[in-house]
Amino acid sequence: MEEAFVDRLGWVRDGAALTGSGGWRLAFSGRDRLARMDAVWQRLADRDRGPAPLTAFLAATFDDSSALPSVLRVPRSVRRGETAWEQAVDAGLLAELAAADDGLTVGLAGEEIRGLAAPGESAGRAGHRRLVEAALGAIAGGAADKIVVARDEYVRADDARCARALEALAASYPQTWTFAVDGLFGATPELMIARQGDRFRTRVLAGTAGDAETLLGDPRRVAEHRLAADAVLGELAGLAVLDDERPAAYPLQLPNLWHLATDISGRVADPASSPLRLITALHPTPAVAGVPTKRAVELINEFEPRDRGRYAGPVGWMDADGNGEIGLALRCGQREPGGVRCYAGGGIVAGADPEWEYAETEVKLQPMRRALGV
Ligand SMILES: C=C(O[C@@H]1C=C(C(=O)O)C=C[C@H]1O)C(=O)O
Repeated sequence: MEEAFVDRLGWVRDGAALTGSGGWRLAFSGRDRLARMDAVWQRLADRDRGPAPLTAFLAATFDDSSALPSVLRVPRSVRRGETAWEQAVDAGLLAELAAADDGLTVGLAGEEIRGLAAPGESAGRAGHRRLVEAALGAIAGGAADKIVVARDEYVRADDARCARALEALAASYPQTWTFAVDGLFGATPELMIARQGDRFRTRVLAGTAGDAETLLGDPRRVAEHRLAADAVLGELAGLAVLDDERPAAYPLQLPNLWHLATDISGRVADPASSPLRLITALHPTPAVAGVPTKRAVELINEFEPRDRGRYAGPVGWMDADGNGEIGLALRCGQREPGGVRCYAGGGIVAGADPEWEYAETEVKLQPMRRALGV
């Protein structure tokens, strides 16, 4: 039988692909989902006796409060370029882990997945304006300095169209990371963590414009970016030794827009930790939540009419040797019954223009719309 699109596992960068099929699906919901997923992953990775380090894919929700689960998928078959291998996890260990965690459900790939549609209304043009105005009001009232607000758009599509869209994204955006995990797919320019042994790098994006001059010449965008980059540098302080304590921001060009970017690299303090350890510390970043982060998340949950699900959450792969690449799920959509729910947002700071912010979400939705043929 043809594999359902929700079961597809893929991570593609510059034509180099890691794919997986079959295997196990571990679905986490509730509090501390990332830390609990990390703890479970450490147990699975410890037991690994396979021909290659046990490799898994993950897609986690933006927030603990999401109605959607955060998913760790351990495929039975894995392929990296020309190398392919089979892997297995101990059924007894899985049963033990599931029994110890009420918020963990263990299943097999190919089983019917229920509850993928997140409840809530979509914010169209008028709705997005209201969202931006609500964020501006909260900022004016001193509740936060920056709040990232997002909207969604449902596009009708079947599995075959989603599969074609995934190929189109990988071909059209080679400088991004194209992913598919548990029906979440897209091409993100933002990398939360790439780890190889004890070395890691991360790319912070915040600040968007149609050209580099506008981006670099606008103190508001530059300040918004600084807030995001500084927060990541602060979180990394106790967890890593950085190559450069104050890396400079630069304008990064994508086919449809420009972002301000800061690349950070270094060595992790604890090489035995998994890539998820850093993600648990870093997520959510001000680039997708706001500043101060905790308050911004509360305001997002209050203002946005729809659950973000895995949009703006960590997505990627990792292996038992501590290697991995985990991006932020942006420029993406979630497979739902009959279609795909696409998402886009932007950071709001004092002085933001609601019409401009709406236009920014239109540009950010473009890659998914084009790939899906609308
Ligand atoms: C929130 C999104 O993008 C994020 C917000 C940005 C901004 O506000 O300028 C830029 C890049 C991303 O960190 C999105 O693509 O939906």
